[in-house]
Amino acid sequence: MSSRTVIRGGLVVTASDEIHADVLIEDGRIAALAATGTPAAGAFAAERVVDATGKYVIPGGVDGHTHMEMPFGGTFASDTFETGTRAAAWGGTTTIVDFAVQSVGHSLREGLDAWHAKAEGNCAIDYGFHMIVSDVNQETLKEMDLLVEEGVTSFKQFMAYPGVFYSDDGQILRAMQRAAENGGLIMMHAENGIAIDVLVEQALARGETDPRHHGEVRKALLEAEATHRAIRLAQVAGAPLYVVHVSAREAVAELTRARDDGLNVFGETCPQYLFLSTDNLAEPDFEGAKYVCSTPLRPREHQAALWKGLRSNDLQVVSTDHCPFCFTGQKELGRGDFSKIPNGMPGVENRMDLLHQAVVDGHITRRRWIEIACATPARMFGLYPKKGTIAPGADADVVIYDPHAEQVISAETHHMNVDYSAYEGKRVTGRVETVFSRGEPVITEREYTGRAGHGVYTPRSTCQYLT
Ligand SMILES: NC(=O)NCCC(=O)O
Ligand SMILES: [Zn+2]
Ligand SMILES: [Zn+2]
Repeated sequence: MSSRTVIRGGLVVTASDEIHADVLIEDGRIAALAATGTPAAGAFAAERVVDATGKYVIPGGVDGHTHMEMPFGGTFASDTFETGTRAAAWGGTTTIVDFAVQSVGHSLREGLDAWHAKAEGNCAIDYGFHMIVSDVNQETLKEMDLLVEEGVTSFKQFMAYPGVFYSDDGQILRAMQRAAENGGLIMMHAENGIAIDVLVEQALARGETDPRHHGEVRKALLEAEATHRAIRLAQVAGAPLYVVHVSAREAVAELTRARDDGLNVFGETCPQYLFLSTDNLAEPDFEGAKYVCSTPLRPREHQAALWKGLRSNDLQVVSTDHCPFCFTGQKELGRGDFSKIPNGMPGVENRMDLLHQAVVDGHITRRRWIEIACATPARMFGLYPKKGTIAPGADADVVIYDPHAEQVISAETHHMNVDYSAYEGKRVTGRVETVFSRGEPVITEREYTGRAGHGVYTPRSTCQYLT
């Protein structure tokens, strides 16, 4: 039996259009759109009618960078796939692409199977996987081809974290050459980890142990240097490159130059770099640990370059890099030694709202909001137009968003499994009201109506953003 929903009277906002339209959903897909008040819209018949008058009707967010249950620094990110995807839905995100991890000495297959086991049957929204490649060897390189064929079409490498996830330039070049052949996209954590480790050792020897020193040793120049090196290695390999969590204006400049030269080089930034700064890392009583992530938060002056990059399309995507660790018992592992603070911050629930606030503040337009948070991540990671837009045939991943509601972000009210909010007390205008995932209401007028196991694994095609 078919199930139909019609969403009436809202302003449908996609990356390309804004139109007052009624949206017909049938069997989990968008069936049709018609301008509100026209006979075509009036003819839409459905069992469920949702009034969106005065609201935006937007595609569900696509968060291309999350780490549920990720092992790091002797502990695990505190959101499971169940809690993290539920929180994502509360925040208007209907697809995540999480990072499966290859451990050194193990195959990509073992890592990917382990992540499937964590996620399957537990997710409230749909999910896909990137693969973290920690051990480049002949077997791994062959496995990359197989993964691309089965829908894991992007691979993260680290120029940071020697001894853990780190790859040297030769390993990076080999993986890039393979990606150039098999259509995979290399995602790069671009920081010079070898140089950073020297600075960490020297800082600790001087007795500089507080969280703010995390930001001081992970220098913007070492992000820019690594970004430059990754770009040139990708150019030599003839492979596209996606640089994750860009925070330094000098790194944006490297991406801009490469793109001006016509290279298929892309950049992602995250809300924490747009809204927070080294002032947060310097908060007293070890509170700065809440903001320890890598790349690190930068002095406030860097934010203008990030906003400009987002407007000029030198940066294409805003993801969260959601990797939460509780302050109590997890961040505290680094008291007396900032290098032992697990790296990562919560945010999967906050991204759509913070970026809407950026619309309110005049940093970006409404359509650009949808482009950087929904449409482009879907294209970048081979999910478009199933995800990332509202168009006939697309999955009915739809958010009814109230652009006038006021809210104060707080750990008291958020749904992420973490004991603090990085944005505690921040007032934002706009709030998610109702969320559909493949036509099923996951959030209904701010009540959770979803279920663990509704979300399914979503294989991806190769990058659809290449020029
Ligand atoms: N970003 C961060 O600090 N933690 C998550 C792992 C990564 O993305 O490098
Ligand atoms: Zn990273
Ligand atoms: Zn990450």
